[in-house]
Amino acid sequence: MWSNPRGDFKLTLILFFGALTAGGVLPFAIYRFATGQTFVGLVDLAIVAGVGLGALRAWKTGKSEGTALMIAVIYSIGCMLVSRMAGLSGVLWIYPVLLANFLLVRRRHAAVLSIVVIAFVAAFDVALPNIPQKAMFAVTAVEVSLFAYVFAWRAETQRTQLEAVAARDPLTGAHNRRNMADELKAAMAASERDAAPVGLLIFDLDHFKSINDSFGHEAGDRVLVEVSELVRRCTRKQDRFFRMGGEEFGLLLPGAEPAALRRIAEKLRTTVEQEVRRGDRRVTMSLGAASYCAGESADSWQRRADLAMYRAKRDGRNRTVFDDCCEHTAGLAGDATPAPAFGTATRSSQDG
Ligand SMILES: Nc1nc2c(ncn2[C@@H]2O[C@H](COP(=O)(O)OP(=O)(O)OP(=O)(O)O)[C@@H](O)[C@H]2O)c(=O)[nH]1
Repeated sequence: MWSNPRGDFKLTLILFFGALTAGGVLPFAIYRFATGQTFVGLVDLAIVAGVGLGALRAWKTGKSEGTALMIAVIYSIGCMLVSRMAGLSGVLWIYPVLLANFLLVRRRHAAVLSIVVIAFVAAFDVALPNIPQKAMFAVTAVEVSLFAYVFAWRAETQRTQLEAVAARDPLTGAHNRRNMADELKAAMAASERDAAPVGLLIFDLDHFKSINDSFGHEAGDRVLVEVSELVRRCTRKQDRFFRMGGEEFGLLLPGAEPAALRRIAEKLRTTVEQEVRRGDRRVTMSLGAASYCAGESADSWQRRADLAMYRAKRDGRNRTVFDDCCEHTAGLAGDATPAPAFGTATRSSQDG
């Protein structure tokens, strides 16, 4: 019930409210016409038509946020008019509308709509002729709005927390692989827009299996955590750190031109080598570095960094290999052609 083929929960809600409004308000419109309350009947019909057309628009265009706001405004205006014209039976519609608004739109928009609706009905409604009745209505309607506000706030907080948990690796706190493709694409778009460089490092701890085998899995976990803390210490806020799986990590560095990328890679390599130990063994890692070349695909960029890292492993580990094969890869955007073979265009460095 709570999903649709596009996976847009707001769209599902809009369709649900479209059906609910047709089923719940249309019979009242017919009743109003049958009992001679033509104007109220027309308002009811306008609400059904407005919400129905909104649902259709959201379905066709996918613009669910704007449509949800439009529907909340239609509901709010509609219930103010109906309460004004239909007396107490109209006032009863205010309560479901207050709740619906908090489901449909952002909390602050729904709160503003609640204030307008409650103030309008309490101030002008003929169905509430004396002050105690107006006060009773205002207090109960404000309470309903407050409860709805708290529920909406809790749902939003939980969603944000879930999204944060889903995007992170629980052991190291690094972003997880799922997040990486989106981040690479955003970084590529920003790089092309601002004509600014962006670099990618992929690195893998050396002989990590033997750390696990010699010191145990928990010690291995602590090494992963220590390395992650060092990486965070050595990088800037805008850099993005990913755990790609096992003992393999990625680091996206916006603004880092090739020389800086080299420097950062070497700084990370030497810092880990100097500061992370198990027993009398130094922990080392092999790094592949690649600057983004305008026009290439995310796959091609990542593959260059990956292959550079494997080259670093093959060449003896504890080193950085920098891939600067831009001229070969720029023409391969989006295709699956293998990355160029490493030759003179690929350099390796090892300080330690
Ligand atoms: N402690 C710990 N070990 C892990 C984790 N994820 C993967 N591993 C281990 O990491 C080891 C990786 O071994 P290999 O792929 O052979 O790599 P390596 O020993 O680092 O060798 P090279 O990469 O070739 O230098 C395996 O033993 C995995 O079980 C984890 O989250 N915690």
